[in-house]
Amino acid sequence: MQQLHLLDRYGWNDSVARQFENLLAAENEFSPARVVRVDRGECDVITPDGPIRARTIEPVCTGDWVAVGDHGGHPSVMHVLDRRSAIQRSTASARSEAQILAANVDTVLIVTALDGDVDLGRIERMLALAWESGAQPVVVLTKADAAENISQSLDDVRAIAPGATVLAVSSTNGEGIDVLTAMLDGTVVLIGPSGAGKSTLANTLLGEERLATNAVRGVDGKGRHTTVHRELFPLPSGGTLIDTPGLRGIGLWDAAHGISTTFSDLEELGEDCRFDDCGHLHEPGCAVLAAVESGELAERRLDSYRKLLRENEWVASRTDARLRQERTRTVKARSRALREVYRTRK
Ligand SMILES: Nc1nc2c(ncn2[C@@H]2O[C@H](COP(=O)(O)OP(=O)(O)OP(=O)(O)O)[C@@H](O)[C@H]2O)c(=O)[nH]1
Ligand SMILES: [Zn+2]
Repeated sequence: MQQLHLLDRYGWNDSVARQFENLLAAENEFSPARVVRVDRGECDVITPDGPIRARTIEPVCTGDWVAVGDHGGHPSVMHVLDRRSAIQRSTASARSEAQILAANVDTVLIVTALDGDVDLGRIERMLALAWESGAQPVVVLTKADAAENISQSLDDVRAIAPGATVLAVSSTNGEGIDVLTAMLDGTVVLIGPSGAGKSTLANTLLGEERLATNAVRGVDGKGRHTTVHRELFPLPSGGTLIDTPGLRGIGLWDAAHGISTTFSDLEELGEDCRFDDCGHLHEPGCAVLAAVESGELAERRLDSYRKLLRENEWVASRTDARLRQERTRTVKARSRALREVYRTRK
């Protein structure tokens, strides 16, 4: 087996090695690699021998584990390993499609700034997306140095993030950075609105590493002066970090399970509703409405839950329609091809 020291720093571990085992045994010309950046039709991958640029035939995304081989004289991605987890959102385009922001992610840092109003609904949306991905969410409240009332914000956010750690940090004065660093494990991705402080936090967490990475990139002559876009870097404390650009909107994509986990407190209350299929709207004996009435559950949270469920159902219905359409198209094409066969046989 090739030297894998370099890949170690990019998340190589026993479970990845096992996934590659059969593939590499069967195709000894293939090299294992991790995708660190994706462009149109090409991507940057790290191989045991260093970074290379490879052509992509099937779509890949940052964080993917791939096998690279030669295809018509060009290094190319020949195989993409099954994704252990994937951060997906729906695209804004009219065609309903899922966009994968990052693959094989262990921890999602949901970044929100404390220097203004904390938008709880947006955090809930990002939590649903994160839980759905299969990764563990951590809510990171940035700019703690500029916060009005940190402990109040922490309480508010903790109340809406069951199962997730919530902490406040400041890249300016270093507050909370050691606690966050200690929590980072595996592949970490930063998501959050533009201006939340993601890039600043990424630089703080990466420390000298990013400089080192940039130096590597300097060798292939590509300038590295622009903002980083969804790129994977090794973290000095171990693990890797994917920096995502600010997302104007994060549409949910097939996130029923993620919504359930995000609102597990509410769904638990719902178990006491008189009707099993209670919609928590105006049904008699609704335990959720009773909790809102008594002040145990914020009405805002119930509204947010309903809103995300509606959005999710809408996306699902659009997807089904598209899949149905595609299936019809395939069937038609197949029968056309069959007719062609029969005709030429005559
Ligand atoms: N006071 C304070 N300001 C911060 C902190 N972190 C970041 N900022 C400032 O917040 C602004 C936005 O930070 P960025 O790191 O660019 O935010 P971003 O989330 O990466 O934004 P996009 O690149 O647009 O997605 C910059 O002016 C930073 O200097 C912090 O801990 N404290
Ligand atoms: Zn109910």
